[in-house]
Amino acid sequence: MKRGRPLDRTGERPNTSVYEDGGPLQRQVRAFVNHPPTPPESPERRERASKSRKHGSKLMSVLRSMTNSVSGASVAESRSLSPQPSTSAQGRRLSMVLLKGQLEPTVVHRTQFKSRPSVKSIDRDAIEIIQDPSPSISPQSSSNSGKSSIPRPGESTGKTSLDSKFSSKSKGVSQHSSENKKAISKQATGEGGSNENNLAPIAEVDCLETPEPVPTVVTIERAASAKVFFECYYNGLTSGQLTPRSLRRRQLECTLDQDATLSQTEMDERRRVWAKDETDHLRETRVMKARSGNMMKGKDSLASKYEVVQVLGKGSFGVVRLVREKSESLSHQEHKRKKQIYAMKVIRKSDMLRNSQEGHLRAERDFLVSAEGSRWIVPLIASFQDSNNLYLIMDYMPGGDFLSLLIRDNILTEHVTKWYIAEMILCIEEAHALRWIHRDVKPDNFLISASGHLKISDFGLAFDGHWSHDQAYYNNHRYSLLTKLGINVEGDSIDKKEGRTVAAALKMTHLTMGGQERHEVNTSYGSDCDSILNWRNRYGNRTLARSVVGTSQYMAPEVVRGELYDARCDWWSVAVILYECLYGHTPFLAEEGGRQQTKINILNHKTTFSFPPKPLVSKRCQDLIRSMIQEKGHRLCSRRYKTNRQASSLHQNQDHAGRYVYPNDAEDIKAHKWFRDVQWDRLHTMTPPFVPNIKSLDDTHYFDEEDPISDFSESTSGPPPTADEIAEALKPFPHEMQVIARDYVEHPHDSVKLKKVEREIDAFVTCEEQKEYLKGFFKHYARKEKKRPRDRLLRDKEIAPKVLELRKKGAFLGYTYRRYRPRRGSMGGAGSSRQGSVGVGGGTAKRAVWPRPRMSIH
Ligand SMILES: Nc1ncnc2c1ncn2[C@@H]1O[C@H](COP(=O)(O)OP(=O)(O)OP(=O)(O)O)[C@@H](O)[C@H]1O
Repeated sequence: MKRGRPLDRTGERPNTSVYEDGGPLQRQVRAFVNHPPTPPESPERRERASKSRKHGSKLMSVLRSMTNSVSGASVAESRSLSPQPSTSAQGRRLSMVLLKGQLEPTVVHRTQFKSRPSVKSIDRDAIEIIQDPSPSISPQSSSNSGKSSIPRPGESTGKTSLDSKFSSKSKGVSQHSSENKKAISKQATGEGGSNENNLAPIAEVDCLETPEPVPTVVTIERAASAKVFFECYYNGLTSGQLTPRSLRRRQLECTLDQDATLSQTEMDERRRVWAKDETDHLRETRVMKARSGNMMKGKDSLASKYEVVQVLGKGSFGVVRLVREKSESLSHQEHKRKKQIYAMKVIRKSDMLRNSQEGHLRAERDFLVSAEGSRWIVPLIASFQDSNNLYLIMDYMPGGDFLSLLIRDNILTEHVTKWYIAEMILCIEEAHALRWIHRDVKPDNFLISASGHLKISDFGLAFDGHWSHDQAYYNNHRYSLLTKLGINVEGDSIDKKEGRTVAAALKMTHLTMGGQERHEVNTSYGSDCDSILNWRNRYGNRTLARSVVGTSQYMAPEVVRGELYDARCDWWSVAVILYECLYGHTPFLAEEGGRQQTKINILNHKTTFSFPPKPLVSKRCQDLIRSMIQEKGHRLCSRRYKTNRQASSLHQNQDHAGRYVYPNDAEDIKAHKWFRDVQWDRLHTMTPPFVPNIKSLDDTHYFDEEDPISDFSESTSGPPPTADEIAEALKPFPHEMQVIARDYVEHPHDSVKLKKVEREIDAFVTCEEQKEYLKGFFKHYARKEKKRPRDRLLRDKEIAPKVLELRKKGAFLGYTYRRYRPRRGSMGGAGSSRQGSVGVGGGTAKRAVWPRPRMSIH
């Protein structure tokens, strides 16, 4: 840690500075150049400065890459989000001020920022631009530079860095250049009067007419990504929360305090080991983050450290694969570790971006990171990205998901149900304790660990109300820049038909999402970094849960209605699962009418809800279900939601933390008579009714499907079928049927068309076997219709590919995470997941140490 790079190699200082030349400002530049900031004198100051530079240098390198071509306007905006500039950043800052002034450029290339610019380091083309055609300049004087700075007559002039970017500007410049050339050539031929060796003063150039550089959509995208990155990064730094490292330190000290048997030497040894572990962790995290830079360029991917064993499941936007760490990528110590099998969730960035899911993705990753060490939440080992995908590496849950268990057993007895519902309650309570609502509680999202205990997973829809998890925040950054700079994006044919401008589209989005009010920073509030973040935290967190998300059968009525809702919606879903475990189906599922009818049934729950006469279920259990299948005001959970008048406090713009989700909010549910015999505090130490029978670390038999799940790379790639292939596949059918079938595959389909086609096939007068064959043919050969992207920029054919590429690079900065894993037992078991998940035999490894009273269930 103490190794510090020399000040001039921190990377914070630019190799190239772009200054504007113009009157008094020009003098400022000269003064700055001639008196570069002096380094701190005292060793402590130097060390501090070195640290802060190192810290800043990483950020600045990101900013530089993000804003390479940011125009004056957007540079000025992103500048407002930067930290207070250090002395060493003044040059850059000054250049931005000057750039903003729209003056003519003088380009000074400096390899060492600290050193004075020598004539040597001045770009020859730049010299050409700034030279005054004064007769006092002599070719001799310029040749002192050691580099031929002035082009000879007839020599062509290269582009300057600015001029290449803003070609409109270069016209004005080249006019001066040609005058310069003439003057120089005059001198060279001795026509120009005096030939003193002094440099002539640089003339001030009137450039008022120079047109402003026009930023492009690329500029907007880069600027927006940089702004998002800095706001999220600094918000994390300034949130005042304890760092995970400080938390671990506290935890260690607590453990040491509690263990009276330890001698001073043993305690010191534990601390030393802890420090070593922390250092290793920091180093490995740093290596991982450094690699992510390469991964974004497509050079390398951390995903290649893992080999795929099997596809475990498929979700809406990606696949979950069982993977094994490749042995060549393991260090000696890692080799000793037994756990080398993980579940890797792979999420395709392009799909997520087209569907405007940035907020949800960040939320999922942030939740899993904040749940580090939790007993009831699927542990995240690492997260990273490459140019195409995001990756979440999680502990593998070999028992499969709870839905598979339900499918296998159809219905569960009351006492087995009680066990699982009790564990689900603890899982959800844990998420609520972290101030998150899950919003997609359903049997598929509870996974069974090797020991048979449940853990909750899939936080893709989880919500904590933070501005960085609200899609409107991202949209606002981009669209408000477009609007301010007057850039129009046409969109697709539907957009063109509607004829709305970007500004109108932004207004529309804000009308529906309430985004502008929340995310457009009020400039009167101040524009320094701190104020912006304060503003965001004060107003941006008013993101209230109201979007209709989740799986319809398990949705609470307030969610279906699109009203403001809170964490109580998760308890409704638990009641639906409880019902499903006992009766074999969910209470509101509509046989006909699909999702829409299911939602209507939920809204009319007072009349549609009933208990089937069979199987017999105890009155207590039915009472619990009834008390939870209620409108949120009457739902059994925690009385605090009612006493604190939650709904009204939401309207008063209260901070998100603790306002709409209360920790321990299952207190009333846990106190219900049906759970009387449950030992809540000891549940995790007891034997579950079902312990998976795992034969090896990579045993996947609980995930085996009749039709193996295809990996998305397989399901989407591949050329469309040829006419011959189709003809071959349809050979067994009469001509008329072939015509109909061909017609089906010619047009892309969505789920509605798929259903329609299947219904039509069912109506054919032919045998069942042929009908099934035709359905299979259609599914196999027909192209899936691509959803219309939600973002206008991604709908515009011209710019969409470029925008998508930029977003894939910039939208998920900061995604990389690596879980702390002590290897020497320094934490006494703390700091890592508290409940073993993978291990051959699952519970067997733990059985010896667990007190295992069998839960008595009535
Ligand atoms: N850690 C894990 N261990 C074992 N299997 C897992 C794990 N995580 C996920 N799975 C399997 O992968 C399936 C899909 O995972 P997940 O629900 O996270 O994906 P998703 O894309 O978010 O799905 P959804 O469409 O439900 O939101 C799960 O139902 C489960 O069977």
